[in-house]
Amino acid sequence: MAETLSDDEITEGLPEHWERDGDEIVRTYEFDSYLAGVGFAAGAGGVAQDAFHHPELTIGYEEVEVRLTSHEAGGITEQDLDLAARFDDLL
Ligand SMILES: C[C@H](O)[C@H](O)[C@H]1CNC2=NC(N)=NC(=O)C2=N1
Repeated sequence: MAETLSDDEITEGLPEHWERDGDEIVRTYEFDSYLAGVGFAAGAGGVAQDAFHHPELTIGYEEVEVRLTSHEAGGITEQDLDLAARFDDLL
């Protein structure tokens, strides 16, 4: 099981546009249309399933909020930082 990261490791490892919120990292992606957000969420879901590490996705109007934490480890791990970067690559 992945180990939780220290505060400094999280700060240093957070991809641009991502923020820490307690035991989660979060980014809200903005889109030109609702369906563009839905399509992004579907792609993110596929990346997550491939990694078998699953975010909380909240689809809003022209935006998608993505929250990541490692439930089994009880905090933020390298898996969360890695998946965040992979979601950004979908843009
Ligand atoms: C049994 C456990 O749910 C699985 O090993 C995976 C599934 N997806 C997961 N996703 C996230 N975010 N954290 C986990 O600890 C996790 N565990």
